Amino acid sequence: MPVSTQYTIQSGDDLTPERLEALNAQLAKFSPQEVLEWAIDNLPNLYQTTAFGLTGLITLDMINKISVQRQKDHIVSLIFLDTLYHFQETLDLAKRCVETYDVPLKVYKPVDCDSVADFERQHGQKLWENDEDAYDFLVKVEPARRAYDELNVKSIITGRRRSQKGDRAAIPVIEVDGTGLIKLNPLAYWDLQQVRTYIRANEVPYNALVDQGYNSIGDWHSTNKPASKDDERSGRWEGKEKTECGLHKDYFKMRAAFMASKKAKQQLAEQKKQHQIADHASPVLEASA
Ligand SMILES: Nc1ncnc2c1ncn2[C@@H]1O[C@H](COP(=O)(O)OS(=O)(=O)O)[C@@H](OP(=O)(O)O)[C@H]1O
Repeated sequence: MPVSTQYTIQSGDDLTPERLEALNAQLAKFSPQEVLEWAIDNLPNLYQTTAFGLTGLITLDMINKISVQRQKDHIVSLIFLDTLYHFQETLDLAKRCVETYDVPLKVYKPVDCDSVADFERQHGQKLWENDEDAYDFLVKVEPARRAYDELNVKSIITGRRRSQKGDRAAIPVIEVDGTGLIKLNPLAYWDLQQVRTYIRANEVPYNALVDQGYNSIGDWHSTNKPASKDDERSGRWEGKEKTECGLHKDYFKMRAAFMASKKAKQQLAEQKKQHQIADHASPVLEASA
């Protein structure tokens, strides 16, 4: 085993900043396969969260190989947050991955929504344009939190890499977020070229949109082909400053912003209602005066 941890990790609380630093110094020297083997043996209640991006597909393939080697069923289950606005190609790929790897997949959708029609009935059309923070909270942040609570998730694997730049430019292999959730980024040090090479060499299934020039694929309304060759995620939220969907931001801040915006919308709706009542009432008052 590549890394021996001198302490038992039962939750993120066991990973103090000092321990995290020491652990990251060790893990940074190991291959993603070795990091994954270590994580499988040492991290509590581990799941892989994936939108079936190229990076996550490699993790899926590597875990499958570890499972076969250990003569076990696929060891780490997947969590997919179905925003309802994914490309059909992504949903097809999810199905193909489950069939290919025989991996358990947990799908979480926005509360009380099974379709875009359900979502738009509750939250209106094009919420991502009208209130992008509320959109991110409803389709990603809240469903993720619900998944972690219901499945008692303590650790997750993500597909983030340093070469994706932005907030990811310095991510470590292992981190603990503000809620105590342990996040493992086994391919933190790989670049897109290494990713593509692995996918090809191992015949890993991938999104049909990749062959059309898409590198990073999220919701259809916020995904384009990369605008810059040097930035693989530059097709996401093109023309906006935004570079993250909220999943990897501070949960408590996201929730507070969502609650504040919800309250403001409720107050506005109440004010409008009061005005309408007043508008209807005045002719009657005038008539009876
Ligand atoms: N919908 C959904 N469901 C589950 N997990 C998800 C989802 N979206 C993002 N992720 C996790 O974040 C990793 C990076 O995704 P992206 O680069 O697409 O960015 S973003 O999170 O959408 O902003 C992504 O890596 P991949 O496994 O390569 O897809 C996941 O670990």
